[in-house]
Amino acid sequence: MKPYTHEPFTNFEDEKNKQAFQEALAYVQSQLGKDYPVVIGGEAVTTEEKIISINPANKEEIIGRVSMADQKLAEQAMNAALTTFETWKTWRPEHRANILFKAAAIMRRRKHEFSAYLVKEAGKPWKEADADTAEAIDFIEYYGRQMLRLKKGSPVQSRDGEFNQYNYIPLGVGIIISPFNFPLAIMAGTTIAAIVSGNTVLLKPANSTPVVAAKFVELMEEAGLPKGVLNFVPGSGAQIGDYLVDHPKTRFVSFTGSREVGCRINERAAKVHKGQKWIKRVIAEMGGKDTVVVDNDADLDLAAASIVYSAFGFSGQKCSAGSRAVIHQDVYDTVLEKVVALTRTLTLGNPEDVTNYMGPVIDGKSFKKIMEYIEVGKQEGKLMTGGEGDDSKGYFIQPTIFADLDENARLMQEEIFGPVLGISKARDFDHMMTIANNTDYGLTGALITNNREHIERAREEFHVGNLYFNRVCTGAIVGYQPFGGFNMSGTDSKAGGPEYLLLHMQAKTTSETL
Ligand SMILES: NC(=O)c1ccc[n+]([C@@H]2O[C@H](COP(=O)([O-])OP(=O)(O)OC[C@H]3O[C@@H](n4cnc5c(N)ncnc54)[C@H](O)[C@@H]3O)[C@@H](O)[C@H]2O)c1
Ligand SMILES: N[C@@H](CCC=O)C(=O)O
Repeated sequence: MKPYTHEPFTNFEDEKNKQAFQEALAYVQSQLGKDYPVVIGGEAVTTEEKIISINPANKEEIIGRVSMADQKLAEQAMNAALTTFETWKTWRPEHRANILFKAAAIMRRRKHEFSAYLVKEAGKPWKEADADTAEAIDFIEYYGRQMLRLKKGSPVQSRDGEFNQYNYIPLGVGIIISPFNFPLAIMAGTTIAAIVSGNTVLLKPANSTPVVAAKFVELMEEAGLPKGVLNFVPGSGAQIGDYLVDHPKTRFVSFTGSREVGCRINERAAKVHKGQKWIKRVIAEMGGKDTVVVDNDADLDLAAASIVYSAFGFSGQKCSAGSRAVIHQDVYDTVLEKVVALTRTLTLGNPEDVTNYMGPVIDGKSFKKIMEYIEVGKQEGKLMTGGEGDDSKGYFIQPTIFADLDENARLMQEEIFGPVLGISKARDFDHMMTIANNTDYGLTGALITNNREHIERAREEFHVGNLYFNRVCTGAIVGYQPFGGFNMSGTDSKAGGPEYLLLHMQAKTTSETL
């Protein structure tokens, strides 16, 4: 077994890679509009009611029609998962991991195809789509190796005449609920982690990106995953989401998404229902309001680039997005000027064209919400660039910057999840740290500085799950920068980290008198 290293990103400057990606886009184009079933116990179930998945860059293009599970099907899927758990949990961990290694190999071979689905269904520019697929491969490879490590349990002491052991066993049936913005990496990562730990799952993908999830479910079957381990239940969050979270046989919920839905799930899962024999576990990774902080001695070009790419990558639709910048008063005007100039060079358009840096936002609801925030911004600060949206063909919003915001302005406090950046001025380093920590969230942050003392102070004082120095605050790599946030950003599960699988298992102590 080769040691884990992360999947390299594709260099699209290379004509060969560019052509291969264009061929993948053409292939996916030829696959559009197909029907995808609910999958229960390995059986495909087609329903009348469908999620119609559309291309957010071209509302007229249908990516696919995905059958929706109702509560009756959700119940059947639960039963299939419960039955299969009895056998799956007895599989040797290395045999479960072998299925993952096979799955990673298949996904690597079909890398551009999966990325092309992400371009079409999520509106991801090529590089963002490629990074999403690379991260999915990383999760699969990394968690497979982590299971090989954890199968031995952890060492404990034994006294004379005693033999003690400490091992990990799976939990049961898990409900995996995933967001639209990393529709492959997070969907696959959260599913695979649960499965390789010996659990069976019901996967409910985001409603705007169910086709790429359906393709992943097909891939897992091809990799040899036994029927009933991964049950695919696309559907309404309110209908089957609540039903499954409340279900007495649900052992754990692994949710990634908004604060609002995450808190709702956490609250509902806490209630013990008739026939329930355990306290449900909840993994909830939620929103962010992440800050790039610029010190007065920083490299100002690096500062501007870090702010711009943290804010506008994938149109700001990352929980890690640097949607606010806090700049020392000594360099505020210079950095602001550089940030605005750089932002004006960003290209916006259909992400199928590799030259576009930014594509659309995900749907009409998001478009409306973001445009409303832009109106709020006009009241709260100074519009420096952008501010326009166009939803005539797809959901396009210009990269938008508001400066001179009060640190408590809504634009500096609330997650917008779009290409809108708020900027505030700080008096000194103390003030910078105060602003950086003044939201309900605590997911990512970056400090751009050349001051060693400030780096060490930020390490202690900047209260976020993922803190970066002299770089963007997005783009955590599996196995290198385990990911998860503090406060209302979630349960700090640290996806892609050495302890992540343990959240899906329970430890058992055995002690034998010799
Ligand atoms: N912290 C992280 O690691 C992380 C990663 C990615 C995205 N996010 C966050 O996700 C959000 C964007 O994603 P989104 O718009 O898909 O989030 P969302 O909360 O709207 O939806 C997430 C999932 O929850 C489902 N859902 C909705 N209502 C439900 C209910 N009542 N019961 C059960 N499930 C329900 C949705 O159908 C979807 O599958 C942002 O807030 C972003 O910051 C966080
Ligand atoms: N893990 C990703 C963010 C996931 C949330 O959207 C990053 O580090 O940028």
